[in-house]
Amino acid sequence: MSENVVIEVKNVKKTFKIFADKSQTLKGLLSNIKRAKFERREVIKGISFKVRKGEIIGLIGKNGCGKSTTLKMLSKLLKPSEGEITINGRVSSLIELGAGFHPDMTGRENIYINASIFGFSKKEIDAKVDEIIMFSELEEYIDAPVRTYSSGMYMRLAFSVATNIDPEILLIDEILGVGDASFQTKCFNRIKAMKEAGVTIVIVSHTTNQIENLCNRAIWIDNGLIREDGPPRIVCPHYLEDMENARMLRAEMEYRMLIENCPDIEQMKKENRNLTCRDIAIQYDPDARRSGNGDVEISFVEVVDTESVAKQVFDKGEPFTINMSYRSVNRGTSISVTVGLVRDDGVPCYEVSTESDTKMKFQARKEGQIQFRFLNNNLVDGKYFLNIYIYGSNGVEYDIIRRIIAISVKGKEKNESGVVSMSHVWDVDGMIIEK
Ligand SMILES: Nc1ncnc2c1ncn2[C@@H]1O[C@H](COP(=O)(O)OP(=O)(O)OP(=O)(O)O)[C@@H](O)[C@H]1O
Repeated sequence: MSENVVIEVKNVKKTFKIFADKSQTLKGLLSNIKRAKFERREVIKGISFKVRKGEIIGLIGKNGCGKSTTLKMLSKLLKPSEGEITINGRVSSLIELGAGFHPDMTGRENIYINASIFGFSKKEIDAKVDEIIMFSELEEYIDAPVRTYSSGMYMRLAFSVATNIDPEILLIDEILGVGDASFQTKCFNRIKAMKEAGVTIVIVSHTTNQIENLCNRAIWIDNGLIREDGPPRIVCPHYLEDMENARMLRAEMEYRMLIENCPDIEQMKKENRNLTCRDIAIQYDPDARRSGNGDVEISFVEVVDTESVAKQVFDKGEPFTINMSYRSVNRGTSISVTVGLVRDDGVPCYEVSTESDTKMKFQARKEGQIQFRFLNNNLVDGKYFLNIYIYGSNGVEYDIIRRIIAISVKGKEKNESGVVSMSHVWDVDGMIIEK
């Protein structure tokens, strides 16, 4: 292993035994082991990478892809089934909450035990213990047994010990997600300081922002293999795009199931039932909200493409139409209809009403139809929600429906961010790029 390389993972595989019958009793479990009722599952299928001194690596990937297993093998909590891992340096790890602490001993005693395992003498620990306790903010509880600690307190102590014992390599599993916001900031700053000091760090996190902020390299594990290894600003967007594609596939499937189970609106109208968001939309979002006095109400909503096919996922630039039906208790009620789009994080993207376009209200029939067509769909890739409001004179709210249907926009290339697409031209030293 070259001098600069502190971790070398060579063709590593990990297979777990999965027992078919998850017996709740020890007897059941033992008899299963005896009868060898298990299958082998290869979780890590052959990965290789080298980590150089001072690198901050983020391991990313969807749930169950093998990130924690990889980290546990680096920390020697697990042994690879095949392949080789070489570590050159003192490793401190924050992997399993609880691993490494003795429950019946006090926080202070655990600090001494942990630090001594790491090779510190009593005198050296005496010099560090106050700093460890202060960072953990557990002064009041430090002489109580750690079994009485909450998981947040446990984490504070574990983090404080692991980062105060001068490790050369630090392994962290999702630890920055635990604890309150101010402690998280403290942890984040401590890790940044360790990064400055040249400590090699491997972090597992689902928060790609965290990985982009902290790490100089991201390794994306997918189905037990390394899918991509490179700068976080390149790997993280690829990973997020892959997740978004998977989400859209699921959304399409869920939508098909919804259509199959679509309620019979005509029958419900006859029964004069109070229609919920779910009842009125053939594609509705579970977070949809509805209010208003109901004197005029939407009785049906769908989003369709140019072929009148109801769907939820549209290509970038593909126009879409919103078909709505309404009914009114009284014929001739003055109404104004608003259609709006918000991004999934709540950013308002567009809103327009019949009244803002025509400067007048229109008279509702007892039952009627409204169609709204977006001729230019300039939304950039992302998930959006449809809002529909029916107002009357003096701002009376007849039907206010928020986030009724989710619409995803998907482009072939992910070259833009923001809300709307804007045609543009680059001129770079005479080279013209038109988009
Ligand atoms: N001790 C074990 N015995 C059997 N299967 C295990 C064991 N540990 C992990 N697994 C399985 O290995 C797979 C990978 O688990 P791992 O915890 O490494 O995933 P992960 O990528 O860290 O997931 P998450 O993001 O949900 O934490 C999962 O299917 C998990 O159920």
